[in-house]
This record gives sequence, structure tokens and C-alpha cells, in this order.
Amino acid sequence: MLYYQAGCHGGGMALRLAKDLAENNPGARVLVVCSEVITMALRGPSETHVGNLVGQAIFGDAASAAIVGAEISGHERPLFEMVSASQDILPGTEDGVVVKLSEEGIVYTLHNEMPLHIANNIERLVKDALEQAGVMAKDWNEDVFWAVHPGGRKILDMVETRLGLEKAKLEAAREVMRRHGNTLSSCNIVVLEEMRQRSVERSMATAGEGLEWGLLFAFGPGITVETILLRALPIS
Ligand SMILES: CC(C)(COP(=O)(O)OP(=O)(O)OC[C@H]1O[C@@H](n2cnc3c(N)ncnc32)[C@H](O)[C@@H]1OP(=O)(O)O)[C@@H](O)C(=O)NCCC(=O)NCCSC(=O)CC(=O)O
Repeated sequence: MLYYQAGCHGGGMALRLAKDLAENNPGARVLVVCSEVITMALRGPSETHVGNLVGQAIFGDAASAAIVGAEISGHERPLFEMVSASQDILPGTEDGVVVKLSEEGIVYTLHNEMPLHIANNIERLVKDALEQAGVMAKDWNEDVFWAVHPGGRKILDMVETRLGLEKAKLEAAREVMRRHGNTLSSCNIVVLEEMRQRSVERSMATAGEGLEWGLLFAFGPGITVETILLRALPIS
């Protein structure tokens, strides 16, 4: 299956669809590949289109991949279980992020209130995901790991503030942002890999910074939010 021009939430969407495919086809292994090349969005700066300039400043190229299956067999050592996955379109945010293909290439229009829209909804999305799965996570610092889409520094700052997270909780996402920028759909898997590496280096019990429960968020045009509740399995 090929999905293109899905936007930055494409990584979360691809993982959600892979979960559906794997669960409905016993024994299947689904290779998820997210690849982004932003050359088509590059153009000269325009005073009347600051949002496009912001996109050119923060977006970057990357490809990432993950294998998704529904049950463990033989020598496989899965890192994360996707317990639930959902997509939300935030009401009243149609112009938050607009991506259009035109004769001059792909034109991004990022509204400067994009981070605020995310911040205004993030707490509700977290509570919905945890409560629907019956996960008792009282302390979002102590009990949950966070694989948040590094959409931009302001998005991470506002998510951190609204959820009352300590600085270290979004460090994997910030490191990916520092190193590669916002690599659209590919960055969710890159953040999970960064988190896995950090967890292994620190001899933690799971790839989710030693914790069991985690949340993955991907933000894209719409504004669309993909939310995946993760369970990190013990690193054997
Ligand atoms: C780009 C930034 C790192 C810059 O941070 P700074 O702290 O340096 O500066 P700042 O936020 O105060 O902004 C400086 C000035 O630029 C203006 N400004 C900022 N973003 C703007 C935008 N999108 N459109 C128009 N103006 C904008 C501010 O209002 C301010 O104006 P003044 O000086 O007049 O007050 C941050 O604003 C940021 O992270 N923004 C979020 C980027 C974003 O939208 N990411 C989502 C990508 S889309 C995505 O992930 C999904 C997808 O594409 O599918």
C-alpha cells in the first residue's frame, strides 16, 4: 500500500494501518517505510508567506522503517506493542496546517497558532487514550514515556507545559529535532529508535525509558492527530 502526501501525521497513520493489517492477517509481518524528501517544498522566501519559510527552516529529509506483527513467534524480540491507535481531526483547525500541491511544487502554510491548537487538545487526547484502555497512569512523569512528533520547538515546549512534563521526558524528540529537524512522517519511528538507544545505553528494563506505558503522537494537516498507546516490552 502506498500513501503519499499524507503530511506529518503519516508516520502514526502508517503504524495504525500496519497494526490493522497484521491483526487481520494471522502470521503477517508488515514492513512500514516512511520516507520524506522536502525538495519539492523549497522556494525563495516570501514576506507574504511566512508559514512556508518556517516550514523550510524546520523540515528535514529522513527515512525510517519498522516491522509490525500481531503475535510473537520464534526468536522475535518485539520492542513495543501498539495497544490502541486512533485518529482525531481537531475541530476548527482547518487552516492550522495546509499542504497543497501546485505548479510550483508543494506549498506549506503553517499557521502560527498550530502549537496552540495542539496544546489546547493534548490533555484530552492523553486522558482518552489512557482511560479507554483502562491504564492507571496517575503520574505522567513517573508512569508514562512520550514519543511526541518533533513538529517544532514551540510544539514540544507547549506539550511539555500543558502536560506538566519534566524536561527529560521529551528529550528523545528534542534530540531528533536538533539532529534532523521535523522529518514529517518518518520522525515518529526515528524518535522511538532514539528512545530505544538511550534506554539500552542506560541499561533500562524496556525501550520506553524503563517504563511500560507510553504515548506516541503525530501531528499533521487538518490539524490531524494520530495517537498510539504503546506498551514497551522487557528488553531481553
Ligand atoms: C519556528 C519556531 C521554532 C520559531 O521559534 P522562536 O521562539 O524563535 O520564534 P517565535 O515563535 O516567537 O516566532 C517569531 C515570529 O515569527 C512568527 N511566526 C512563527 N511561526 C509562524 C508561522 N507559521 N506563520 C507566520 N508567522 C509565524 C511569530 O508570530 C513571531 O512574530 P512576531 O515577531 O511578530 O511576534 C517556533 O515558532 C515553532 O516551533 N513553531 C511551530 C512550527 C510548526 O508550525 N510546526 C508544525 C509543522 S507542520 C507539521 O508538523 C505537520 C505537517 O506538515 O503535516
